Formats: sequence, C-alpha cells, structure tokens
Amino acid sequence: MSAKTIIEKIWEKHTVAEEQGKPALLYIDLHMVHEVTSPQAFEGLRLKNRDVRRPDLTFATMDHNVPTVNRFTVVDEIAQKQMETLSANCRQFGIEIADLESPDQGIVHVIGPELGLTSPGKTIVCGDSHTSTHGAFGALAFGIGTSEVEHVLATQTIWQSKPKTMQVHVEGKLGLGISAKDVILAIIGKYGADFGTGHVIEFTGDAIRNMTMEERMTVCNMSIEAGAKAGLIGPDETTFDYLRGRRFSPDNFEEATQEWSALATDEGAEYDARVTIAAEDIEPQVTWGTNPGMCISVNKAVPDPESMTTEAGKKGARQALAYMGLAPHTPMADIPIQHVFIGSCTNSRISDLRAAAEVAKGHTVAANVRAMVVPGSQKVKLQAEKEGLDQVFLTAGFEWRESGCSMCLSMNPDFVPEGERCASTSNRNFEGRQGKGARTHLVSPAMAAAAAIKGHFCDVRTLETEPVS
Ligand SMILES: CC(C)[C@H](C(=O)O)[C@@H](O)C(=O)O
Ligand code: SF4
Repeated sequence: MSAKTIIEKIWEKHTVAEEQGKPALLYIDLHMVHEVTSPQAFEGLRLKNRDVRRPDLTFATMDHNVPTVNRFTVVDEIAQKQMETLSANCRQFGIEIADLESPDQGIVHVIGPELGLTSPGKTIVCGDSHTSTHGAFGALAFGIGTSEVEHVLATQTIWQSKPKTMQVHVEGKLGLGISAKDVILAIIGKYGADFGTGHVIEFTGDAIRNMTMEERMTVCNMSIEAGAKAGLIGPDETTFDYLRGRRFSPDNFEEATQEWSALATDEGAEYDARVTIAAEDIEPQVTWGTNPGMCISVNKAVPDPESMTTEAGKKGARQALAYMGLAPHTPMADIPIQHVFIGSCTNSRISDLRAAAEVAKGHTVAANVRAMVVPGSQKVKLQAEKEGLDQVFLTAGFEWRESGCSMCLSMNPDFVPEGERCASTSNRNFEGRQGKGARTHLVSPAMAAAAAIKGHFCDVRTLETEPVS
C-alpha cells in the first residue's frame, strides 16, 4: 500500500461515490450552523418538503449578529430576524442550538472544539469560511455556501472536487514572545494571500508540534487567508488531552485515540506542494495593507510599492496604502491607532485573553484609544472571570463584552468609524471589513494589548509584563 497523507486518509474514508474526473460525494460527520448562512437553506428544505437527514450530527449557534452589550436587546431588524429564524428552524427540525440563553453560546468555531464536537478524522462543514479552524484537531474541515448547507442538511453529504495537498513546514523553535498568530501571519506574508489555492494544507514541524490546541486553532483558522481550502494538523497527545472528558467526546475515548493516531501522514507520503519557514526568524507581525499577506515585522517600515517585483504587486500596494492612509517608509511602530479589538474565532480563547491580560496588567489604555475584549464564547467569558482577567482589563481601561463575532466584521453594533485605525486580533483586513472606511491592522492578542497601552504599535517583547496569576 502506498504512503498516504492524513488528508488522503480522511478523504478516502468519507467518499460515498466517485467517478473519474468528477467531484466525489463525501459523507459529512459534523455540520455546524449559524444564523447568517442558514435561513435560505432551511427554507429550501421546507419548499421541497424535505427533512434534516441527521439532526444529531448538526449543531447550531448564533454569533455574527449578537450584540456584545445588552445582548438581548437586538436593535437591528435583520439581525433579530436571522436569530429568531434560526431558533425556529432548529425547533422545527430537531437541531440542538446554543442560543443567547445557552451557557454554550459563542462563535461557531470556538464552541465546536469546546464541546468536543470537533474531533480527529471527521469531515466538518459549516456555511462559514473559517471552518478551517477545526482542522487543528486533524479533521478535514471547510466552509461551504448556502446551497451546499441545504444539501448537507438534506443528505449529510456534499459534492467536492478532490483537493491537492500541501505541506507547510515550520522548522525549529519560536522565539520568546512569538505567538501562533505571528506564525500564520508570517507564513502568509512570506508566500502571499493565495499560495494555498486549491490545496488542503497540513502544518508540520516542531514549532507546530509544540503548540497548544488553542494555538493550533489560530494557525488553522487563517489557512483560508492563504487561499487554501482547509488547513489541518495531525492529532497527537496534545489533541487527545484537550478532548478527553468533553461533552461530545466518544465514550470509548482511549480506543478512539488509537484510531486517531493511525490518521498520521505516513512516512514517505508525498504532497503536491511543500513550503517551509524557519521559526526562529519570525518576529511579531502587523499587517500594513488590505489583505493578510500584506504584513511585516513590527520593527520594519511600511514597504514602498515601487519596491514590489511585479506591476500587479505595485498597483495592489499603492491601492492598499491609499485606503490605509499610510505613507511608504513609515516605521510600523510610529503608526497611531484609535481602536483595539481583542476577539474573533482567531484569537478569543482563554489563552489569548491570558496573553493580552498579561500585557495589560498594571498599565492603562492610552487616552485616545478605545479598546475592547470580546470572549469567543460564554465558557471562555466565565473562565476569564473566574481567573479575574475581566478585572485586569477593566482596571486598565478596556471594555469587557459578551461573546460573539463582534468587531471582526461589522454585522452587529461593533464597528470602527470611517478613516479610523484598529489593531485587531481577527483574521481579515479587507477594505470595509470592520466598518465602511475602517482601517484594520491584524496582530496577535499580546501585540493588540501593547498597542492599546502605547496608542501605537510596539514590539510587545520590549514591554514590561506581569504574570496574571
Ligand atoms: C458571514 C460569514 C458567511 C462569513 C464567512 O463565511 O466567513 C464571516 O464569518 C466572515 O468571517 O467573513
Ligand atoms: S469571528 Fe469573524 S471570522 Fe470568525 S466566524 Fe465570526 S465573522 Fe467570521
């Protein structure tokens, strides 16, 4: 038998039907649902008089539209309608939902792993691009469109063309104070925002192996920002330790771990493409432009579009700098910010909040800065409050919010006003992402907290920090 990657192993185990040169029909083990991309899909089922094939493999939450202050007072009519519709659909079709009153509510990609719904070897889909987050557990997890949501609801399968495979190898050891966010930004910065197109990425190497599950989720979350279909990491003891005892983890857990271990990419298996990056070269990253590939070390200056190697690159950089209101050669550390957002499915888990609190403790948010911390789920919020992190943030002058997608995208009351600048721990810095004319700079939680305190970007490694517990 030939050597296989974990990607091929999961693919083959889930193929229901396949014809040469055509997409394959894949079985889906877990379907996560949220309020934005599901209403039409459920409506489609009703119109065709169909049922949900496996409500037990479907799980819903509300996250995008949820206000993070006074969450029960939704002023936006569309938001209110989408949330009500999701509740009604889940009632009608017998799907479990983590609604606003549930202690399980949170961003869909935060709660899946928390509940143990996400596990190695599964095929996982959701009408949401950052479904790749779940790949951190060695699952094949990818975003789908609304018509595909309907197809999965009705059949528990999906048509998919076989993706190519790519290995992204992060060699060596990360420097002190370098986070998973810096790693994924540096990879996308080095190879561009589309190098993964058509591929599923497997992240490998010591730097990845040494990461916690939460850090691995940050890396896989942003594989979609490299253009990839999905990103994953082979499961190991770190994965099993995280999942042991979670609500939906299998009863025969130890047996399951043996099966999961067998998913590992075989020695000698070949990928369609391979790139590497040296961990020790990675510095704290900040984006300067309007896609996640436009990023650089905080200790460098805004690049000169004229230094780009292609005409398209020059044009793209010129446009990005015009939108961002930045001049070439400005040191990144000199750029003042007015907003800080610590949250999103990339960086709103407990370890992210701990990292930010460690920087914030004993400091005060700069006078001209509005900074907010938005936990990814109610569970994260509760845990943070148990540890006193909310008090650390509040004392330093940060706002402490309820869980949801919040300022990651302006689909709820949290947004950045036109022309203003935000240091954000989210995953997308596209034009208008955090509000019309808003200027987004992607950073890690520690770097965001440091920017909040200084009022401009700074290398977090140069700040004095205090342990929070
Ligand atoms: C609203 C949703 C469809 C969207 C996505 O697919 O990713 C959102 O989560 C995002 O991050 O842009
Ligand atoms: S936090 Fe942001 S990226 Fe994640 S699902 Fe919500 S809107 Fe999308």
